[in-house]
Amino acid sequence: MNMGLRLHHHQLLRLFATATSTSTKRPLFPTKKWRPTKPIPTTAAATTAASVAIPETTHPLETPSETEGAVPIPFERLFVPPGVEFDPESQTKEPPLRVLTGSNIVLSPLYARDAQVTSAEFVKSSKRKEDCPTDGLPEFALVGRSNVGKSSLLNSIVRRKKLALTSKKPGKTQCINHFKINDSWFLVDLPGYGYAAAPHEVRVDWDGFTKDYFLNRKTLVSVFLLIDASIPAKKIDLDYASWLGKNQIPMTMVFTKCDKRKKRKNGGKRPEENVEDFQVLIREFFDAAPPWIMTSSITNQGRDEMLLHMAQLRNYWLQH
Ligand SMILES: Nc1nc2c(ncn2[C@@H]2O[C@H](COP(=O)(O)OP(=O)(O)OP(=O)(O)O)[C@@H](O)[C@H]2O)c(=O)[nH]1
Ligand SMILES: [Mg+2]
Repeated sequence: MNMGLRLHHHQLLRLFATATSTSTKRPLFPTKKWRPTKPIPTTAAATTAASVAIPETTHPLETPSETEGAVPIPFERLFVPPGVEFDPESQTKEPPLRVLTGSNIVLSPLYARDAQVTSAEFVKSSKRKEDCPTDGLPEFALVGRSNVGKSSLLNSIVRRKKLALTSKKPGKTQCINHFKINDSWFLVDLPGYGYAAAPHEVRVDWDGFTKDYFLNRKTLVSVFLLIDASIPAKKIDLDYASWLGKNQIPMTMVFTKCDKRKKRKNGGKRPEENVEDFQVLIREFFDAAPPWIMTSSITNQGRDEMLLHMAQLRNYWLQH
């Protein structure tokens, strides 16, 4: 569908408004393409060690060094959170909207409250979807290849070194692990896919389970598909992105290991280039650009941005 190119801004906005005013829980993200053309700048989330502050909406903030030289993202590739009205026309006078640093995610103060973590506890390991907690709290699931850094990212987000167990050897996480945050929402650590050493039956089983979980878990707000940004795209990650896109399962692409910047060691490309390549490769699977974000569990890059992103999705989800 290429109609966006031929539409005027007010028509595009109407399209977008239709796509976001859905009363069902799914899809949470807009599914229509819209294509205005003016770029807006990416800016930093203003954060401190103790809290996650919502960046000011009237002054552009400094861009931190890790994204220096980053090019502005065109409108059509931005992720505008559900429930947010976004008028490209107003962008010409001043930049009232902010894009979270190292991502394509538009930040709206409307839903981005309660982003800081005040408590985090392990709740339960489950082997099947039926065994998962049933208290109806919103959840985000971390999925990705074995060793991509799911458990490490979870620890980074909650500022605890060993809440989720990590390992240099792939295949560390074997169950669905629910972690309750602030007594009000869950982060879910899943076993990795694509672990070649796992026995065939285990891999087939895993596939069946996760697909059932993704398709039928009512409280799942978004899948976080973790992708290693230090290496070129892998087919299995593209297959996952494609499957999630086809099934309209809300997905955020979380690029990990963005601290690894040695070109020669990492297939000749910087994390930013691998991120851009991945976007190009998955474009055909989605009507609208899915959200993406760059992270590192070593430098904690992207931690506060992840928390703001989750807050605005969660608060919207809770109200609809
Ligand atoms: N440089 C760097 N290394 C990382 C990062 N995140 C994770 N790692 C390393 O990658 C390895 C795997 O991390 P885990 O968090 O256990 O990965 P996982 O995706 O949970 O793996 P499974 O549970 O086996 O599926 C560990 O050696 C981590 O230290 C990161 O952001 N940067
Ligand atoms: Mg793990």
